[in-house]
Amino acid sequence: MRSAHTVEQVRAAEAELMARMPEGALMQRAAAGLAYAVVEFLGRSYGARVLLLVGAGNNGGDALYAGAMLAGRGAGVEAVLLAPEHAHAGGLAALRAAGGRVVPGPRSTPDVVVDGIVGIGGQGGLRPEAAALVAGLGDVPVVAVDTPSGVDVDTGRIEGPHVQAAVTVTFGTHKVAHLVDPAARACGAVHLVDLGLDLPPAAVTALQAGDVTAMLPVPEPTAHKYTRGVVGVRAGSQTYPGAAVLCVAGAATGLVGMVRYVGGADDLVHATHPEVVVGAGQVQAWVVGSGGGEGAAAALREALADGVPLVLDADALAALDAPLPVPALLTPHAGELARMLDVDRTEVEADQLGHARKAADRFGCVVLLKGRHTLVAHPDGRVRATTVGPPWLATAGAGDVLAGLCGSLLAAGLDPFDAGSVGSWLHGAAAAAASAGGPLQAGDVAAALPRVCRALLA
Ligand SMILES: NC(=O)C1=CN([C@@H]2O[C@H](COP(=O)(O)OP(=O)(O)OC[C@H]3O[C@@H](n4cnc5c(N)ncnc54)[C@H](OP(=O)(O)O)[C@@H]3O)[C@@H](O)[C@H]2O)[C@@H](O)CC1
Ligand SMILES: [K+]
Repeated sequence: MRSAHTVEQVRAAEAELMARMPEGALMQRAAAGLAYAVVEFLGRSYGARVLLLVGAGNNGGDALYAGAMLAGRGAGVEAVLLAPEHAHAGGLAALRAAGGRVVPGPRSTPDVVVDGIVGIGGQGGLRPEAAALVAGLGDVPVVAVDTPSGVDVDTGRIEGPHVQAAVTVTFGTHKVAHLVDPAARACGAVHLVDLGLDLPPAAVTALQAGDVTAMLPVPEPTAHKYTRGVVGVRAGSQTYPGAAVLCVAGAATGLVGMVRYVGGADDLVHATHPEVVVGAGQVQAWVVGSGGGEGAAAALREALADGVPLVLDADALAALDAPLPVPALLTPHAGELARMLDVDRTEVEADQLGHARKAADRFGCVVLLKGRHTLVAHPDGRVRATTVGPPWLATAGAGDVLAGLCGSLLAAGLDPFDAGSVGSWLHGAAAAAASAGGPLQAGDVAAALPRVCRALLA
């Protein structure tokens, strides 16, 4: 599990550890990890031209000490101080002693920029002087210290100019901004340097392959199809029959014993998935709404009558009348969530964590907000982010496959929070496998799911 803590949690854990360590030891650890990551990024240190952007706090201190270490390994290191009178004194002395120099501004194009403008002490977007400096550096790759400067660390929001990093080197634990978009997009690849912090439960987590493997429903030796669970799909319509096929494809990957289908695309579903039973009957979970058109409200009523857990997708979200009497997973994209909360889509995209949490609280259901980093928010405040999945996954029908897959996990006995986060992870991993760096279609994602599960269980 990858854990992302809040600034307050990090500061408390750091204070507790610092009280037991020699002064400055944590910063030395952080700086050593940072210097190592810069060398790894460049593939060398000797002769490399490194420019440090140094702010007023300890984030700048990390950059200065790392710069000293790089200068000691033969790099040419220059530092621009954004607040010369407040730059970290120890770090500055170390840089100078190692042969690094303070310069008024960039004099030539460096090989890499180290962004030590601001870390967990930041407020709002970059200030004008810092913003102009960063803009002036154009396409030079940036290694960000702890967080890309200018992003909101606890919410993942971006409210002004900010650094776009190729790599972010963070310390002690991940922060929310490393997992939640749009800030996560500004981080590039994230490296964690362990500081040995003793941390409480995290605000946001991200499942890793081992977590997903442990939660995969695996049949008992004595299992038969009904003990493994039956998932029902009420999706598709005359207008969108393909959604039924894709939703069924996501459900029929072998993670449950049986799939039922009820809707307006019987013949097509039967022709493409002969193993699926067409017609109502007993199920352990229903998936409702993908491509459901105007029939989605009726489909939701009928599914609710069975009293089993539900996945609500697409048109069923518009028909949702909260609170629901059964456990449920809602799977909106940003536009659908915006309609559910009566806000603009751009507001949801700018504050994905805030809106996912708000919806989970308001509707009393687990809410899966689809995006580059999908978020799964529980009404109790827990959030899981999915960080796997290529951009090629942004394709028509992929959401139908996801809804079906999550429904099959619900029917197999996972609760909505686990079903949403495991389903989203498997969906992203299957897309990565199907894509292999190239384009894909939604059906390819469903087809790759058994392969991904097999690799996890091997
Ligand atoms: N604690 C530890 O043990 C360890 C901490 N570590 C490191 O310390 C970092 C936290 O350091 P920190 O607390 O000094 O805050 P920091 O992020 O440097 O920023 C504060 C300064 O930034 C300024 N500023 C604010 N907003 C701004 C903006 N938008 N644009 C521009 N400037 C802005 C603000 O200036 P002021 O408002 O005072 O003018 C303030 O003075 C942490 O991220 C990690 O890197 C590691 O070494 C591991 C051990
Ligand atoms: K930074």
